[in-house]
Amino acid sequence: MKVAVLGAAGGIGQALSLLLKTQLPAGSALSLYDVAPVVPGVAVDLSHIPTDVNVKGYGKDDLADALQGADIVLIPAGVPRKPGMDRSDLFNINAGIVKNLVEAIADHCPDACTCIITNPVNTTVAIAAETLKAKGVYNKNKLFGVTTLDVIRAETFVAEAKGLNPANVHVPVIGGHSGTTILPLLSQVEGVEFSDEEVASLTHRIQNAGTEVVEAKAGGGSATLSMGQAAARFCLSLVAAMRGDNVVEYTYVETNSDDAVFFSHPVRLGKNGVEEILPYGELSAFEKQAKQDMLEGLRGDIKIGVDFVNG
Ligand SMILES: NC(=O)c1ccc[n+]([C@@H]2O[C@H](COP(=O)([O-])OP(=O)(O)OC[C@H]3O[C@@H](n4cnc5c(N)ncnc54)[C@H](O)[C@@H]3O)[C@@H](O)[C@H]2O)c1
Ligand SMILES: O=C(O)C[C@H](O)C(=O)O
Repeated sequence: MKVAVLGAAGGIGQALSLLLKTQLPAGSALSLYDVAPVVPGVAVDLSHIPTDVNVKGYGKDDLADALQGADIVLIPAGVPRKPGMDRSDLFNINAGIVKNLVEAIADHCPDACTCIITNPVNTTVAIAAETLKAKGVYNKNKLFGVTTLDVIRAETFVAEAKGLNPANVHVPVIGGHSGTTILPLLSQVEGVEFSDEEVASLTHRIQNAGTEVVEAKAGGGSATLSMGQAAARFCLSLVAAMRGDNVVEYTYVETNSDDAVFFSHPVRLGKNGVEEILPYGELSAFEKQAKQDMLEGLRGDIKIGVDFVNG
């Protein structure tokens, strides 16, 4: 199993690469690519950790080598938010970065599972899809927007509010990855009752958790450590599924539903990426309304990505 991280010298990239160095199955290869000159050093640093995962760093001219033979590519390359910005404000810089990196994936490892972390995810996943289509290698079962951070936050906040062990709390989160497009399904959390006020305030906190971190970091970036953990969880689930385990994760994928072309669903992962897109089940009246209210915005975010590639 070869996993490539593009943007590996960044805040997310380094946290994620550390977790993968310590948790990927024995015999795996970890390929770290970044345009920042520190990336070979990050690889050397990680290579001193005694696990049977081979780490190699690749600088800006070595993208082809970094990608050759990759089974999974994780993309956290790009700029993060500062206070006062929306994720969509990152589009001007990050859209081109994602397009270029995905073109290289199409050229060098077209069969890899590509996992997009770079914001705005609602849009960058559509950019990745259109880029792969233009190259004639798009497989909708192998392109994922990583929305796992919304899930782990929801689990943490619900556990905190109800005095539970977060390890035992499971919260579905559907939709997209910004503001109100993030829709936690609190009505489906097993064994827990919420008042209407709790539903409103927990939903709002989960939707604004990214901004909570951006403001707390006061200009120093956005979530990196929790995102590293979230991306590692998603990647390790994909690895386990590719090796035959039965794994379900919530992730932003192309669906055939009426909601939007891309929408986070529970997805059964398998040897070839998406094995089955599962239904997200019954919604409460609050959730139905929240979904209705956000769909137009999500569809608009996706269209911006499609238009970026197709002109
Ligand atoms: N999906 C999510 O839930 C989620 C969560 C947190 C952050 N993010 C997003 O992830 C992205 C990265 O965040 P970060 O905090 O790690 O930022 P960062 O600035 O710490 O790191 C980004 C890295 O990308 C590298 N980079 C830039 N252009 C590149 C290119 N063309 N090829 C390879 N590497 C390149 C930079 O050199 C840097 O090392 C941001 O867009 C952020 O908004 C997404
Ligand atoms: O909020 C951000 O800009 C980063 C990320 O999308 C997050 O949810 O933390």
